[in-house]
Amino acid sequence: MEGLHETVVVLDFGGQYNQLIARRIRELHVFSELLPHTVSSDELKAKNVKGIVFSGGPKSVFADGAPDVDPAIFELGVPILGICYGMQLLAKRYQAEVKRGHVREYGRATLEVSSEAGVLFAEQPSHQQVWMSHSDAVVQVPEGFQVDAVTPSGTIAAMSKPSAGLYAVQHHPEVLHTEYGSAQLNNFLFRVCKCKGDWTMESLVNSAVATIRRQVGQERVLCALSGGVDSSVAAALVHKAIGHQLTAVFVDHGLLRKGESEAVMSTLGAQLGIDVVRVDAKARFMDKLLGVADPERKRKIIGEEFIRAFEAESDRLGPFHYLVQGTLYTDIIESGTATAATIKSHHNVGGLPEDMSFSVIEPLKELFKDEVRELGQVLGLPASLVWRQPFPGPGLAIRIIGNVTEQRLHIVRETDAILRDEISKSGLEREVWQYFTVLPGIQSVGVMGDERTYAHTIAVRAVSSTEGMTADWARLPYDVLERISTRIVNEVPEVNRVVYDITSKPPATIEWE
Ligand SMILES: Nc1ncnc2c1ncn2[C@@H]1O[C@H](COP(=O)(O)OP(=O)(O)OP(=O)(O)O)[C@@H](O)[C@H]1O
Ligand SMILES: O=c1[nH]c(=O)c2[nH+]cn([C@@H]3O[C@H](COP(=O)(O)O)[C@@H](O)[C@H]3O)c2[nH]1
Ligand SMILES: NC(=O)CC[C@H](N)C(=O)O
Ligand SMILES: [Mg+2]
Repeated sequence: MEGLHETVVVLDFGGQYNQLIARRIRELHVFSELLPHTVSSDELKAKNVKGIVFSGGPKSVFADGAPDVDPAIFELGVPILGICYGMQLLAKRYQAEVKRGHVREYGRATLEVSSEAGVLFAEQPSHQQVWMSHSDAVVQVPEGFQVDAVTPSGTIAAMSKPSAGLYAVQHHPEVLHTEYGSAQLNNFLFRVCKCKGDWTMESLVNSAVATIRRQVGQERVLCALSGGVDSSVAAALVHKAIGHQLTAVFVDHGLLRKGESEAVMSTLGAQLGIDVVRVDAKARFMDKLLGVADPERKRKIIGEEFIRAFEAESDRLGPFHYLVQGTLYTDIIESGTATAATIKSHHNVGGLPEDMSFSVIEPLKELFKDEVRELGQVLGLPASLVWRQPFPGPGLAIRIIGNVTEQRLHIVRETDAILRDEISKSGLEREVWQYFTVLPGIQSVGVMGDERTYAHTIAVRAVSSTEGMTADWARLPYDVLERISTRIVNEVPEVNRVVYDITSKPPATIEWE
């Protein structure tokens, strides 16, 4: 991939939204990737690097062991944009003072842009809303730098030294709440780094195909195919690269939705132009999950059983040297990295067993869901596949709080089918990002046909989102909610109460486990 396109690298100091910086840059048609802050200047020289961004991060620049960069990076003659921690690091490097601020700023702030400000703020209003998240601040700019913006609290919010190609902002241009964030990145890319903007989804397809061909050679490859968006796009991409060397395997682990296994087998192969092998692994998954209530244990067991099922297929139909998965960046960051906390172990990342024989190919691992959908469209996949709502690999097991049993699976499966049917009938499928039912495992008292009942509660979860990193609960119309509730209670005898989950992410997550 490197060398072919102009690249702007983002050096990672551990902030939550760092991959978003790379993503916003790609949106502006410049290839961008997130690299560890420890990358050497020689490694960067091997790429066609037009600009470098220093990201945000949780540490203080003056703390012991605060992450830093290879000093030779400053000698590359490539423009640098420091964001938050990145700005503080630039200040420290040029001997300016950074202090734990008397004013901390979290959330919305107003930027007062100086009339002398550099090109980062070109063609933008002098007062603009930005998103801040910092405790430390640059109290005096280094020699030769100018102050480009302040906030009403007197914080130095942006500085630059145009003659040296150095720019820095204390706020986060990568988040959508920063009104002119994209304009600032745009100015950095095109006015400072002089990029041409040669990055498109089509070029991503071409470079991914070339990389996969180079990596795989003549070996045979197994693709873990779920019928979902990500693995379908990954399969289409790999198939384009290596054709018949690819075998797609769909695992029916007994944790799928009503009718899903049949639907995948009858339509997916034709939609993708690939033969799909189905593995019936219900017994082995249920056996391993017996009596397991802890969400992380469930996830790890499921992650391992997937691999065992693929290994069995490799013995039967292979051998396969490589395993393709439709892993997204979200799966990786939530599973925890050297700098980010583990929120939940996604089965395909944090749930993988250590003793695995395959080498993994994950062509989408730097992308977010909406980018993958765009890629799917470019690859010509049908809209019904590209716009399918996400369904997690661990399936209904993480929508049953506590032990997974056949009877509990039956309840979530039936209630989920009713919910999907009603969302479809009301024409909301494309508007609501994801929707499902959860069995919290609590029972409550009801009265039905003048009889007392003591039965299960079902929680309905429906969210709006773009990439699953953040989400809001969907404002479903009351009449739709009413139909969902009535049908669930009338048609699923084990349930006598339906509640609606009205929490966003954060603080909750989309799934309950
Ligand atoms: N039932 C399954 N059979 C085979 N592979 C699976 C199955 N479920 C998940 N996987 C693998 O795990 C990966 C991650 O699952 P995930 O649900 O995030 O992606 P997806 O199913 O491809 O897309 P979507 O998010 O739209 O459901 C998949 O891309 C696929 O490689
Ligand atoms: O393949 C997957 N394996 C997993 O282990 C997993 N956990 C969550 N998800 C899906 O990821 C998105 C974000 O979910 P959360 O807000 O619950 O973390 C949502 O779309 C979830 O459905 C998973 N997908
Ligand atoms: N978001 C950030 O990069 C924060 C930088 C630094 N840890 C501070 O609190 O100021
Ligand atoms: Mg899925």
